[in-house]
Amino acid sequence: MTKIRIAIQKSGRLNEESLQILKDCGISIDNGKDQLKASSRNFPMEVFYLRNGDIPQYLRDGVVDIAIIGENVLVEKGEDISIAEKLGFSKCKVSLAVPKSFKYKSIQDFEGKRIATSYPNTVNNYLKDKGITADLHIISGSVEIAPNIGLADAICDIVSSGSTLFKNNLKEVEVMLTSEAVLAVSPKISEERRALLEKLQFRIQSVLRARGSKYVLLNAPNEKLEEVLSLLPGMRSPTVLPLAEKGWSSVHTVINKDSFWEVIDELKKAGAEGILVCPIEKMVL
Ligand SMILES: Nc1ncnc2c1ncn2[C@@H]1O[C@H](COP(=O)(O)OP(=O)(O)OP(=O)(O)O)[C@@H](O)[C@H]1O
Ligand SMILES: O=P(O)(O)OC[C@H]1O[C@H](OP(=O)(O)OP(=O)(O)O)[C@H](O)[C@@H]1O
Ligand SMILES: [Mg+2]
Repeated sequence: MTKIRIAIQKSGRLNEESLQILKDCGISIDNGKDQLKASSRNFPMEVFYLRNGDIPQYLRDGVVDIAIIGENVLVEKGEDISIAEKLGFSKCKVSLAVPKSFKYKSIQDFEGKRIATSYPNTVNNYLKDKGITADLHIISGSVEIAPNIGLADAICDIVSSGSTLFKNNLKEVEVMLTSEAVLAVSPKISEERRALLEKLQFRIQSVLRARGSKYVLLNAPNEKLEEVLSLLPGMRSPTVLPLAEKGWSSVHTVINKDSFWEVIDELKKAGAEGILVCPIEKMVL
């Protein structure tokens, strides 16, 4: 039987959530410790545990068909690899930062400076585009320490909360790109495996949609129903059912996770009571 081959980060920030999203898609993976390759019991899939930084090359060569990888790594490696889905986790930026005491005015301030980074191509392309030449020091980790030990004048690295910059007395001055985990596809994927990819994508989309939504149930007196309903979106339109108690209705709907606190405040003001908010497991359109 043909199986789709997926690369996942062996260990690091992407590993856990990558496995979780497959699990939420109903794909069980037999996971032996220190195993570099595993199979799914209930989906035609083989999982390869690899270094994030090596994955673009495996995709290019067609050694794996798809991968869950940081978008920033695809940009850095400059491979012509398409993205099938953005996965909504491991969101970060790749930024240039300088010591807090540096009076930064513009990108011109990087001319002739020493920049420490693990993302040389991203920095080079960004600076080249602006006509700036800098001296890059390529290091593979703990980049933020470089200015403090006299190795560089500035750095380019991943920024998320900004706390690593803060702790190292640095400030972010240019955001070169924003990134998140993505499902990337090998240019060499076969037709047969593409069909499996489509099946997987359908499941991922249902999971991501569900993660972004809440199921809301509430009670409202009938005379307030119109106002309550005007506040609700719903997948098509809200469901309204009569309660056993005369003059009252139960309303069921789906609300976007990001706006639901505001909507709930409005609903309460409009006369809604007994509001229940529940997670949704899958959402198929
Ligand atoms: N602080 C962060 N917040 C959010 N996402 C991050 C953060 N740091 C890294 N990432 C994202 O997670 C990916 C993996 O980061 P991690 O530090 O685990 O591994 P890596 O050193 O890039 O890769 P590997 O060692 O596997 O080659 C990064 O490429 C980036 O997309
Ligand atoms: O803005 P923050 O929330 O502080 O996150 C940014 C830090 O996170 C990453 O490091 P990580 O912890 O992955 O360590 P690493 O350098 O060993 O990869 C990245 O390289 C930054 O140093
Ligand atoms: Mg890291």
